[in-house]
Amino acid sequence: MIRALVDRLLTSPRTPELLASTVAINVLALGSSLYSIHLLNRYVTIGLAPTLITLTLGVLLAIGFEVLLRKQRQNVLTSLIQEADTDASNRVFSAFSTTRYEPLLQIPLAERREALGAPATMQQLTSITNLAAILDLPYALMFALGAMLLYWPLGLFGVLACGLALLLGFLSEREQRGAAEDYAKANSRAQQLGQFLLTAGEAVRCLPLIGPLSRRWGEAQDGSLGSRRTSMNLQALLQQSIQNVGQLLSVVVYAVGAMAVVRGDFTTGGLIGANILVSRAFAVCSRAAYLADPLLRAGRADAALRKVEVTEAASTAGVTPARFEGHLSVSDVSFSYPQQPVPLFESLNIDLPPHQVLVLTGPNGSGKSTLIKLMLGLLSPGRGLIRADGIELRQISQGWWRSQIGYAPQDAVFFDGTLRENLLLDRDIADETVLELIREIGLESFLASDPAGLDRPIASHETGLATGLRRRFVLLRAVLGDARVVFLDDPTEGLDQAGQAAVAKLLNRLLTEKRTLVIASNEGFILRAADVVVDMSKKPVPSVVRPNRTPPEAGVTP
Ligand SMILES: Nc1ncnc2c1ncn2[C@@H]1O[C@H](COP(=O)(O)OP(=O)(O)OP(=O)(O)O)[C@@H](O)[C@H]1O
Repeated sequence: MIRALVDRLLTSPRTPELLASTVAINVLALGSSLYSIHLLNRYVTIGLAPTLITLTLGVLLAIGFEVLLRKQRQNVLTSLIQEADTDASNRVFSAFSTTRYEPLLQIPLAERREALGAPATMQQLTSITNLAAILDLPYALMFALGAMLLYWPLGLFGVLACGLALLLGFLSEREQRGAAEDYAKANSRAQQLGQFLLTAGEAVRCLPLIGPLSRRWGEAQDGSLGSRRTSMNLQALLQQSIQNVGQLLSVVVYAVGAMAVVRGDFTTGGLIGANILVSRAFAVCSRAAYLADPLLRAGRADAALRKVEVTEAASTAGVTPARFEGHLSVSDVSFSYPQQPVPLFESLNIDLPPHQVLVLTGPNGSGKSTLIKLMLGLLSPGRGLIRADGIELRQISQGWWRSQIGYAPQDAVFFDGTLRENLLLDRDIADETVLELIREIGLESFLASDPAGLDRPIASHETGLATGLRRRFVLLRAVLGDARVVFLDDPTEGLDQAGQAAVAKLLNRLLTEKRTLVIASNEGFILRAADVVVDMSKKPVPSVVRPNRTPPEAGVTP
């Protein structure tokens, strides 16, 4: 992100304008020191009034131009910052929506949160003041050189003080590293608990949760606030040290300069002018030294984001078959989650020809959802291959595969938007088709309960929408469109009789439409519709049977 901003700064068509205004601003800043030198050196020979009028007009003109140029530089920087902000936010969205899921899960949650917050972190670094401080930094040398030309020891003190300020900034950054790491971890825990308090309000109030929750909350807050405090103390120390160096610089400049004036080696005007120049140089350096903290945080966020992005290349490559019949096969597949001592299953072989129904059955935790995620390509098998129409899933383009599958996950998730947006996603489907399906699964009275109809808002954290309704809408979403393979994870979970009848209707529709179906369920009526049943309770090798399926024309009934 930082490199992208630097590249943008270097390659933007407005860069020459930016650099030219920076040069002019800093050259004009010399005006006040020239003013002091000339005023104090000339009024004796030329007279106070004419000197004062000429020089004051001159310096006011210089200040006026400087203000205009700063404003103009601010405009250029604002547009560059806006472009960099958009870049950063697009990168985050793309990293979290298109990277492969499994490697993403391997990245610790705290780091994923840092990557997600990268645009905000970057914004703290790329304020106009901070960028101006970076642009002005080389001119600190110009100010110090100016002072050197007046009386070299004073310029040298300026250079040394600048170096010291930058060194203090560098040392502070190194000290901050540990605190920043602790903060990221503790802050992630605090955010997670905050999320729980936000979304589990009912459980928090009705279960005896307050004790364990408040203990964890206290620990997380202590950790997060404590490491933030450490970091703020370090920043305060840096600020104090820089102030002290500044005071010392002023004393040394006046002491050495005054001695030179007394000896007749230097003028009073020159001394005041040199002091202004040295102070300017030091001010520029100290502003740059304060960038240590935002630079460190932006660097960490950038590194975390790049870690997430690394997996992206693999997901965008891959073949896009011209046709897809809907044939799935699982060959000698084994899988275990990291840190799991024994495989969840192994040596699994399934052949699912197009238009057939595979039902995964077994008790809770037996691996039904996991096998679905493997067949979706979200997880990769430890051993063996999963193929779609004979092509290994890992070789297929993720984008293409996404367009071929429908998926109703076990968690009925929605995003903040209208019901229509949540059902249609980015597919072009006519309202009539949606309404027909809504009627088919008995949701028309729910739809009619709000005059907004399909445009009724539905929130990601919606608790007002009954569980059974949420599930039915999620199933509807998976079925809409023309996905060749539809995956339904526990489609009847939380459904009443009417809901089960709705699922049966949807299944009948899918069978008639000749889609390939993969369903995780222990429901009898769904098992009766299966061409292939995989019993995940058999360990370590699940049993695969081809039962005598109820003929499709007989339909699926609960
Ligand atoms: N991301 C994960 N990391 C580690 N272990 C996991 C992960 N997801 C699931 N597991 C574990 O893998 C096992 C199988 O889980 P899975 O959700 O596939 O079972 P399931 O048969 O679908 O269960 P249910 O019927 O309750 O939905 C469980 O022991 C679960 O705790």
